[in-house]
Amino acid sequence: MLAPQGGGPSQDELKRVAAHRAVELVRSGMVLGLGTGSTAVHALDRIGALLRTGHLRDVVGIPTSEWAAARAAAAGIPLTDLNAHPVVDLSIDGADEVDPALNLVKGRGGSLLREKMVEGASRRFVVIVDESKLVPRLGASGLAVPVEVIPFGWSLTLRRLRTLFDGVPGFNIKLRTAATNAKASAFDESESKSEPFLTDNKNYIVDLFFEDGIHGDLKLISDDILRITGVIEHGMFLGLASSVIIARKDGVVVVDKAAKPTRLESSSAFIFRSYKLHPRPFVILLTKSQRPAHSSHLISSTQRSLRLRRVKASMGNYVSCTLAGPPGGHARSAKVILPCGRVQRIDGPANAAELMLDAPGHFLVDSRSMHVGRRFAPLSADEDLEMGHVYAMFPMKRVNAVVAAADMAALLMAARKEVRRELGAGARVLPDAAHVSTEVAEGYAPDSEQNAARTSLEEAAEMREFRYRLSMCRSRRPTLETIAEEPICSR
Ligand SMILES: O=C(CO)[C@H](O)[C@H](O)COP(=O)(O)O
Repeated sequence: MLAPQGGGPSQDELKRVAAHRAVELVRSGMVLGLGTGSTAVHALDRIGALLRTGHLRDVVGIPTSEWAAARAAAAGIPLTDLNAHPVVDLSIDGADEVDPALNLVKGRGGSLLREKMVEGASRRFVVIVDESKLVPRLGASGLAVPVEVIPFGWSLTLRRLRTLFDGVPGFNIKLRTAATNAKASAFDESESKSEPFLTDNKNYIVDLFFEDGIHGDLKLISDDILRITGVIEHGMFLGLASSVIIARKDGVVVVDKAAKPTRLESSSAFIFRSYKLHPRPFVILLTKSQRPAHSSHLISSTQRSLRLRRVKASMGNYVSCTLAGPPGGHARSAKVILPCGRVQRIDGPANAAELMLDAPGHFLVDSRSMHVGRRFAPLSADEDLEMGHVYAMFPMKRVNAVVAAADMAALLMAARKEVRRELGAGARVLPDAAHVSTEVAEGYAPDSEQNAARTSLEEAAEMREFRYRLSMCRSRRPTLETIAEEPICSR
């Protein structure tokens, strides 16, 4: 293994490193999706070389563009198509942007439609990028998010797309010319022309530009774009990537979509003392050292005044109070309740993106913002964690969901478990999370109309999921291959 020398590897070297790492996943006999671009070309060349030396046999490739077809043929890779092979074993391709949830923007080279077809038909889609492609949210690089449209009536389609993003600050939209395509993609060497750029499918590309990236629910935005007659496809690849191989100057990082955050350190010790944590008198941490009389008085009066629904509605604060540390104290860390229920302490400055990269497919929320019956308020990727706050991670599929009582119970259980871990069995957190969660699982009187729609069955399922996550957390067996790091080496 060789460390990078001098100024470190060039961007093209990083692309090659990522590509070669991806090609290690290719096996003889596979049907491959062959990507397009200045990164993917390294994979094509490498596959060709391995075929020539006999290290790989019987591989066939489906090119994602005419350009890829030509480059693959030159590299000696036998070609086929989706009609002959509707299921692809492995696709390897570059991307223009990768967000913390492994959503992509592709198509600055103009091949997004075929890319999406081939990569969408793949059992595994491995994305290869250098670190410059990582963004906190799609569109945030300020470069184009492309939409392929039919040439007929293209200006009407463009107007409709413009209307869709009306009022979005800094939004811009342009028909792509051949000249801009050549400029935007490192691999398009065609001469500059002012005519519209024509895709391999003889369509046009309309480019969307977002000054601050795309805010909001990407799935809904995708649906809105695709509903416009005249739009064929767009370059947001949502949930399609299985893994992303990122070549950084200090090494290669492989992020798996289904990864559990195994790289996160386990939480370090928290010091808790007895104090009243909140103006309302029913969340109290009691240590062994507290006087029993005092404790029992507090507990009984607390329990008498405890009304479960109110607790559920504001339990985010309690979770926060339980883990955050003494009120008025100088908070030096933030805490994050991980998807497995463990609590991680963050001692220095960090933003949501850094944590989300470690737990792909999850979003981060400040526990204080959580109220049963209200929607989650996810942190945007570039938002900084505030010291003293307690955050929780939830799977991306819940990003538009309403916070359920089971979510609160799960967080409180995690918080309670952490406290007990630190202080031993003498520490108690009220309300008792186990008690709350049992009621939740057995059926919970809804606080709001939205919540009314949720069945107790769903809530019970959530509790089961959480228990499962906890049990996974307890398991010492690694469940997934996830983030592997190694120094850059020349292969
Ligand atoms: O989507 C693509 C082409 O349509 C490319 O994968 C994307 O533009 C990345 O290209 P490069 O590897 O040259 O940066």
